[in-house]
Amino acid sequence: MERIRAPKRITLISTGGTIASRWQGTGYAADAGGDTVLASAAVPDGVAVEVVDLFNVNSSRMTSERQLTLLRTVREVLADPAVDGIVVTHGTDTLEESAFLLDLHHDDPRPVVFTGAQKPLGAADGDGPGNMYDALQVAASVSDLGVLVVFDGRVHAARGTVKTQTLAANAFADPSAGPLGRLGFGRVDIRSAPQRPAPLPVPADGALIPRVDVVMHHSDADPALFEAALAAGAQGIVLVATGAGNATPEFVDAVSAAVRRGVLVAVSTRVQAGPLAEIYTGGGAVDLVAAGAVLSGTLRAGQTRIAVLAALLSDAAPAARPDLLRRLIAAPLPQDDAADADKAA
Ligand SMILES: NC(=O)C[C@H](N)C(=O)O
Repeated sequence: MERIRAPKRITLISTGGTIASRWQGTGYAADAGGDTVLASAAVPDGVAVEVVDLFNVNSSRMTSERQLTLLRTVREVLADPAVDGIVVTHGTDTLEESAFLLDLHHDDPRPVVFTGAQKPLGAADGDGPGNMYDALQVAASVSDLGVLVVFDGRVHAARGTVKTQTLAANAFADPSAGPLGRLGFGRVDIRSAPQRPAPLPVPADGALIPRVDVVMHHSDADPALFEAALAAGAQGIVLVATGAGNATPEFVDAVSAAVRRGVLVAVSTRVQAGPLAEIYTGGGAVDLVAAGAVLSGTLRAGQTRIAVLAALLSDAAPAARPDLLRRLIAAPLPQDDAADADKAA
């Protein structure tokens, strides 16, 4: 006799984005609820979906407050042991930030899978229904991979993934690494597991949200906007440097003064792929690190800002925050690479 398996229970948390967008007369904006978005897609066999309508925003309007609400909602949903996984529908513009914030705090083997769309709800050639189907399938079938981004037939770790296409369907990639896996012909094929630091405790309800700004260097930049961020009350700043993490002696002085005032400073880069590296002096990464800044590894500006925010929201003492930030940024080496590094040493 064939055994009937209980369906996998997946909760869909709907936050808006293009996957929920409709024409507003002048342009598109998120306005459909999660039930409507779900109804636009096929649901994989053996999956039962419950919907939570959390927000309905274009994700360029996402805020830290909303992201923390999303984090707490995920916790509440996972408090039910009968839930097997979560799909979050989210606008693609800031999806990488929300997904990474959740990943830094995620301490559950059950997956949280972010997805969205590049084409609006109901588009004849839309990508939302396929992405939704794939995300539900991944949420129902993987574990111990942390927070994931499923888009255009690929499964990405939240960490390191950025939006790399403004309009094309293959909107996400980690330019410094490949995807974790792929989907196709009804199968989920996971090739590797992400390296993740120990998860952070969820910030207390009502915790004050620190201001964290992003300032970009360019061939004519001076630290005026960096100083303006400090004057606006920034407790953390991400300097988006050139190359492998280089700026000017003037920026080094500004970073040094900020760090002495207790501001957490990280350095990321405008370059698409590759790690930050201490190579150059004369205002380069060597001097920025000596001034107290933390290099962002292979994380780009948006996720570096999230790591700074998470370090500031944690219960770490101010003096311990740079070390914590280094830990959040530097995912441990995959086992094979670590063994190779040992052999080379
Ligand atoms: N493709 C998208 O989802 C873009 C949209 N503007 C957003 O909410 O992020």
